[in-house]
Amino acid sequence: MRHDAPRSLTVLGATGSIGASTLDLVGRAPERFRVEALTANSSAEELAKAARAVGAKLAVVADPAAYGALKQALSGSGIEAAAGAEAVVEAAERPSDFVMSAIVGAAGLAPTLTAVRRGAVIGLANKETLVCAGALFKDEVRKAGATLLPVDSEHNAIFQVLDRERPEGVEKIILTASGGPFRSWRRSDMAGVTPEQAVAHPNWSMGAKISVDSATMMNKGLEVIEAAYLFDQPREKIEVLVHPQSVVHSMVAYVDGSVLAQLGAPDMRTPIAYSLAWPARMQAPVERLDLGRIGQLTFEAPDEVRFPALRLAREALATGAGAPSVLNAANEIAVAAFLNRELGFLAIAEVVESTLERLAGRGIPDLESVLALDHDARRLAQEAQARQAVRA
Ligand SMILES: NC(=O)C1=CN([C@@H]2O[C@H](COP(=O)(O)OP(=O)(O)OC[C@H]3O[C@@H](n4cnc5c(N)ncnc54)[C@H](OP(=O)(O)O)[C@@H]3O)[C@@H](O)[C@H]2O)C=CC1
Ligand SMILES: CC(=O)[C@@H](O)[C@H](O)COP(=O)(O)O
Ligand SMILES: [Mn+2]
Repeated sequence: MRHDAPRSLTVLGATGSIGASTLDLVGRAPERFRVEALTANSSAEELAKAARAVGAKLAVVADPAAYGALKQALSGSGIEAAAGAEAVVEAAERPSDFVMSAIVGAAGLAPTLTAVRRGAVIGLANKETLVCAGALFKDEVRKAGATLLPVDSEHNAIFQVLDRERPEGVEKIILTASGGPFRSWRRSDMAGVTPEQAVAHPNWSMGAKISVDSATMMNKGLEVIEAAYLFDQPREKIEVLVHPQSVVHSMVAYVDGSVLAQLGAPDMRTPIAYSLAWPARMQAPVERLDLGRIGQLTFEAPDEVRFPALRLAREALATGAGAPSVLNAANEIAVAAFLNRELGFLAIAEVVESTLERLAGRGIPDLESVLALDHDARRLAQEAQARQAVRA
């Protein structure tokens, strides 16, 4: 890829938190980017507004019911409109240098794979894709010669400080975790928390699903699995360390005792800018880190008794095969039910655990079996959630 020519770009999940931060950076450097396609689920007006603002060629909603609103909002703009899950995949298929994978959940798997298979540079925010398809996804990246750039803040930090040429020098990876809004709460006090309390992350402004995952610490569990696949590391070499300020985004410890870290203000525009400009750097309008003002950075061990989701994710990684896919699918169902006030906060991990008990042994020899397992895990998780609702 030439670095002086504008980079063509597709954003999957353009109306979300990562999508908006990506388009904010693109809008500030229009000479560097040309936007091919933007996609969303059903936020037609927001998508059309974003597409007009950056001059996208195509806008796609996954939900066919939103097509009329999209067409209307784009009228007179000359921007092509399309709808349906297949159309999102087709958007990912269209030639562009860089694809930001920022759909939430396993719904991002098919379009991200499509972009991988045409050898694009992928900015991977959508961690669920790696969790549910793991080694199979990495094989597709290798076969296609695609480039995977981690956008998730911890993995982006590790990518920036990891010596990938000399893996024998790496002792361990240290993933930092904020601990979420309930970091210092007693477990019994977490029983009655509301979705509003759970999405109120202390440091990051993010979509609802990942915010709940941070509150249960399932987010950190998903990130342990993500790190294992992204950086080809055994689970024993991936440590989690709670760091409530979210300034040290992660660290790599080397065999000579050196520890390298990447630091910055908690603003996703830094890792997004890193991926958009890679291997160069670009300006990001984020608050500059002032350690003198912050004064203290603190660290503590995670508590897997108060936050069992972290334990479940580690166990799923140890079990291997389809267990991480089951963990992810059940978690997506349970978090959606919690956000709909149909499930208690503590029951999220219980639904995941009971689904894992029933399905964790299943293998995923190919990508079709990932989709089948994801489907079955969602069905069992829904049943578990309904049982919980009756009990409550
Ligand atoms: N937000 C953050 O700071 C971080 C996010 N991530 C990861 O990035 C991903 C995106 O997170 P975030 O931006 O917070 O999420 P949001 O919920 O804010 O946005 C999700 C995006 O995906 C679209 N979408 C939702 N469901 C579907 C579907 N079935 N088919 C197609 N598109 C869909 C939404 O469209 P619509 O608006 O129409 O619903 C929206 O554009 C997640 O995997 C998350 O874990 C990782 C690190 C940090
Ligand atoms: C910004 C980002 O990468 C999130 O994944 C963030 O890390 C969530 O914070 P937690 O550390 O609370 O999970
Ligand atoms: Mn993260």
